[in-house]
Amino acid sequence: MTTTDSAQTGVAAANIGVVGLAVMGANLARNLASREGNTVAVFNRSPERTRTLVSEHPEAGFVPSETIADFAASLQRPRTAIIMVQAGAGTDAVIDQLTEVFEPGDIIVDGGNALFTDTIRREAAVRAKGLHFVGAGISGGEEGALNGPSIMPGGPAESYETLGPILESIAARAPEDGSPCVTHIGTDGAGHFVKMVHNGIEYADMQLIGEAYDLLRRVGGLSPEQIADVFTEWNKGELESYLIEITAEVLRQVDAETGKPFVDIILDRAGMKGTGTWTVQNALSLGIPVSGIGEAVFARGVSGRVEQREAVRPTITARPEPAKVDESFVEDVRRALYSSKVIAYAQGFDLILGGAEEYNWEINPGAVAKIWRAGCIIRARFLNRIAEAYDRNPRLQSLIADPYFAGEVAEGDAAWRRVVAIAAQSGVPAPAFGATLSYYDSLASDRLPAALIQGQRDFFGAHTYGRVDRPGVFHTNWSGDRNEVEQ
Ligand SMILES: NC(=O)C1=CN([C@@H]2O[C@H](COP(=O)(O)OP(=O)(O)OC[C@H]3O[C@@H](n4cnc5c(N)ncnc54)[C@H](OP(=O)(O)O)[C@@H]3O)[C@@H](O)[C@H]2O)C=CC1
Ligand SMILES: O=C(CO)[C@H](O)[C@H](O)COP(=O)(O)O
Repeated sequence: MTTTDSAQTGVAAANIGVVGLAVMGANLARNLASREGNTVAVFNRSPERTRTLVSEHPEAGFVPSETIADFAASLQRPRTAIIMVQAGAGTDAVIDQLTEVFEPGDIIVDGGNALFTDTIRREAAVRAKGLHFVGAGISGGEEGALNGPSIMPGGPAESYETLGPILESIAARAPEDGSPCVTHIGTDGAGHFVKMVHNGIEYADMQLIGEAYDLLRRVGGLSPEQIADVFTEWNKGELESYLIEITAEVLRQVDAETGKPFVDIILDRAGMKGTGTWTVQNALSLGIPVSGIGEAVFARGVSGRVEQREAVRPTITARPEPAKVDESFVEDVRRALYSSKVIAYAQGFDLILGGAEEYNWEINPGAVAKIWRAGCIIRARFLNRIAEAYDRNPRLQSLIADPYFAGEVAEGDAAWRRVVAIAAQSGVPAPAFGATLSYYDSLASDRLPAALIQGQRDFFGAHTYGRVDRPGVFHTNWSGDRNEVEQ
């Protein structure tokens, strides 16, 4: 392959194109090609990837190009191209190339994990050239890209009129009602914001599952294979989800070389590419507590600080024995996992709504829950319940203010506390279990020690405080007569 047939003949053969043919782009291109009526143009910076994809998948009928100009020439007008390249500089480079060869009215879709503020910037810059730019979060990994991901497009609503049917044709379908897992999330960066929060929730969910595994193993004394059976059982109930399902598979895996459980031969250092960190950074900027996600990001950070772990471990000699537990411990851990998971998702949805308010996006939280029911990494049965909760009350203050979730969490209350206490007694870290329970208790408390903090702030910095008994702003003259003055 040196150039496209269409470029040679001047006939634009493809109705959609994909730029970036690594894991996600190649599979998304194959997904698009498998749908009735689509002819897919493909382009990658390094032509070897394009050649490999085309030769391995002749059935897809791809229209390959080795230059961006040929790629543009191979697309019918108005052109639509989905970029699936490395977030950051790679995405900017491809957008620059496409805007050189595309024309007003053409649509550029960034399907990578872009930072939403980059998407806002890019949308404005591309719009200024008369083109449409849509930042679309895509989740589902390799398998989802191929068979049906969950797609979270932002950008102008008009673009969705053209793009929507194509995205709907390749998206996953919700098992409950067969609806496609894609919806127009909101303007400019809304889609990437929601994808960022999706990934943050993914971190929290994975960390909570990890903590449940660790407790079942170190306190419950179960083997990885027994825990795999426990997870398989849990996957038949309210915890049913992709992450629980794959956890059981990972735990059942045996290392071919050593015969040991696979989980025991993997280095315990969790990697991360950045979307979890972005979630927490933005939550901090917006003042929205996402402690479950935050602890999950920090836990990955702790795991990666190998030298520090090795320096400190020998200095901590007195370690507690694991608490004595009976068979009921497994059910307690299940309940704790479910309650903590509800809180983590509640915090994620709070952040989505906080972002919507800050950036003037009209995001429908129920619709977001619906498109996460299939295709994405956090797909789970209980997302249907979340969708129902927001359908019942779109102005819900918190997911746990919904009667269904309030009832669920209340039912697991005692078990949740036992598990967090047992983790602490046993010296098994459970930061996300603990943080989500504390958050719940904070919301449940009549009074918080924030009152004392206000007193401290006023003492050292004259930062003022409000009173419970009347409106106004007050300061106490701490260094003088200690009388109160109204500001
Ligand atoms: N992997 C996953 O499970 C998921 C990934 N994503 C996101 O999808 C996108 C693609 O992910 P993935 O398939 O894993 O690939 P990578 O993130 O590993 O990116 C590799 C691709 O980016 C291209 N690229 C990098 N820099 C440039 C550049 N300067 N100019 C042109 N092309 C460039 C590479 O081209 P070349 O071959 O020439 O090096 C290659 O096609 C990313 O934004 C990722 O965050 C989203 C959901 C899940
Ligand atoms: O986007 C995704 C799923 O939707 C990726 O799987 C996610 O980026 C993985 O993140 P990390 O490498 O930080 O664990």
